Amino acid sequence: MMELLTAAQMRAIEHEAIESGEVTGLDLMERAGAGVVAAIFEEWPELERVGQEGGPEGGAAPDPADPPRGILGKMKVLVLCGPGNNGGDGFVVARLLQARGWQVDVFLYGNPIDLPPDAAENYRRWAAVGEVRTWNDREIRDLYEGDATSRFLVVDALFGTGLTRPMPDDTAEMWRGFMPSPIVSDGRDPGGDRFVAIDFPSGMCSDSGKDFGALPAHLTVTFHAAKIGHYMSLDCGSYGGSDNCGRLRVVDIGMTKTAAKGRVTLVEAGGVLGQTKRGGHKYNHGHALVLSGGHGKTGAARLAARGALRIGAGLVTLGSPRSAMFENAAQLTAIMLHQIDGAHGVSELLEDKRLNAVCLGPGLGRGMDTQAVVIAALKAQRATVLDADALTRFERNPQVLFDLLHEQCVLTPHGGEFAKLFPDLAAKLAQRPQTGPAYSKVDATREAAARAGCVVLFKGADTVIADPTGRCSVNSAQYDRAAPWLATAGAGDVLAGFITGLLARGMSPKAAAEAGAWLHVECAREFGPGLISEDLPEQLPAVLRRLERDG
Ligand SMILES: NC(=O)C1=CN([C@@H]2O[C@H](COP(=O)(O)OP(=O)(O)OC[C@H]3O[C@@H](n4cnc5c(N)ncnc54)[C@H](OP(=O)(O)O)[C@@H]3O)[C@@H](O)[C@H]2O)[C@@H](O)CC1
Ligand SMILES: [K+]
Repeated sequence: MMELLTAAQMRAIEHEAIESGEVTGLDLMERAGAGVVAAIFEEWPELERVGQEGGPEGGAAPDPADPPRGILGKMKVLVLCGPGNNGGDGFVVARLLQARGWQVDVFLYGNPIDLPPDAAENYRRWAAVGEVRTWNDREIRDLYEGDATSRFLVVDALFGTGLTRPMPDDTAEMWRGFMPSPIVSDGRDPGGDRFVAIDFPSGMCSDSGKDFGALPAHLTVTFHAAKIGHYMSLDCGSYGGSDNCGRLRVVDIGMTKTAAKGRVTLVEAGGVLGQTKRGGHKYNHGHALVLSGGHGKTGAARLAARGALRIGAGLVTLGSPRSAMFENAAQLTAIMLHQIDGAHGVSELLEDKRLNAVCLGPGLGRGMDTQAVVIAALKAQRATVLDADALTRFERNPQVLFDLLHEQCVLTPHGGEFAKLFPDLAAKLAQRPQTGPAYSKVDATREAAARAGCVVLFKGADTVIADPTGRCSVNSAQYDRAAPWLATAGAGDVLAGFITGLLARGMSPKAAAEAGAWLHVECAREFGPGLISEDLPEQLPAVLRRLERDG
């Protein structure tokens, strides 16, 4: 299970590892720097030839008469070291690359005598073999922009987990020079300069992913475990996001400890295994009820119902108002149809205890009835997924909803719906931060779950799932799991159906939310570009088969 850490947790783990004698701080820094160098060559194997005999000349002075050779031209390294241990990692990288024959320029932001001990030692080790240039952002810009014949490998070792405030003014000139460099969405830029961020792109908050003036990187190399900020995306009015990191690599630096408390985990395949049916009657796999909207507004509920059935609920019933019975009947086969009119009808039907999971919201409408229907369903104390209209209908009086929610419920808001139920938390999340660590989507979702008294799944490319006790996970559709095709009408309805189906099958609300969200992304990736919501449930058989095979 992969953990996502805060800066404080990372520091505590490091402290414990050093105190226990497992490792020294200097060892960690050396491994971190070596890990960055190894990651650079794994990412861009063609760079291995730089500085080596017969390869492009890392150390040669640029000759304007001599055009760039091949794809690399002449390659130079620019290492930007900051005043803390992130800068210390930068000195290690500079030393290791120079030892491979690269031409390396190092600038230090700050005073060498103020460096923390391990960074100071690595400053000395570098200073014994190379020059440390005094910080001057204009000079860095000139050095970078003034050399048209070389390609640069820029190593950003200015600030990592210790960033506490917006980027200083005297980095701005340099930033402006770098910014036009193409940062392509998958992080690869084989033809041009490469930007590598040590631990974090400087200016990015490690706890929230928010932007204090970050310089985007093609490759970000972090240590021991990813941090929460690496997985927070640009959604929900927050600033910054994982897009700044390019590709993310996590390097093992030999520490064995994990966060003691307040852990956030990344949802992974391991937590989803065992979802396929293992014998039993259809009644052993639960019976989900999905409520449909009225005439002309029935598609969303059918998408959810289809999702619930495909994910393995034994039976699925669509509860439809009279006005939509024909419309629904014309498009359903395996899914059963039952006429339900209003809150009274919901209460009556839920007297049947075999209906063990309910989904309300997709297409339910914002009419007078919706609140009463939701209240009736919640009073029946079933595992319940509330989405879309079932959430936004309580915009004016969320406390009415919170008072009725129970621990078997899952709320699945996207950013807009979240803001309607939790306006104060959404406002806090949207603020441009002035100090770090900044308030994150993880913080907001945890607070929301505590307030609601149930699981909250806050959607996005960085879906955050929290329960009222603070247990929290992130389902990421970023980096290698990017699924931009999921931004399509009705995808959220299918997700609500997936979670409802898993609840019907007896999973706990948090586990159902995590597995549903993970499978949802996998289905999108299985189908690929051109995806529409109807396709999502149809990918489940292939995804589940793959899980069985690889699990
Ligand atoms: N933990 C581990 O296990 C390992 C950690 N390792 C590495 O250490 C890094 C963390 O090191 P770190 O704690 O020294 O913090 P770092 O990011 O270097 O910055 C702190 C300095 O920056 C300053 N400063 C902050 N913001 C500023 C601003 N906007 N503008 C100007 N100044 C600002 C701040 O000043 P202060 O806030 O104290 O006034 C302080 O001087 C981590 O990211 C990783 O790379 C690895 O070696 C492997 C093991
Ligand atoms: K950095």
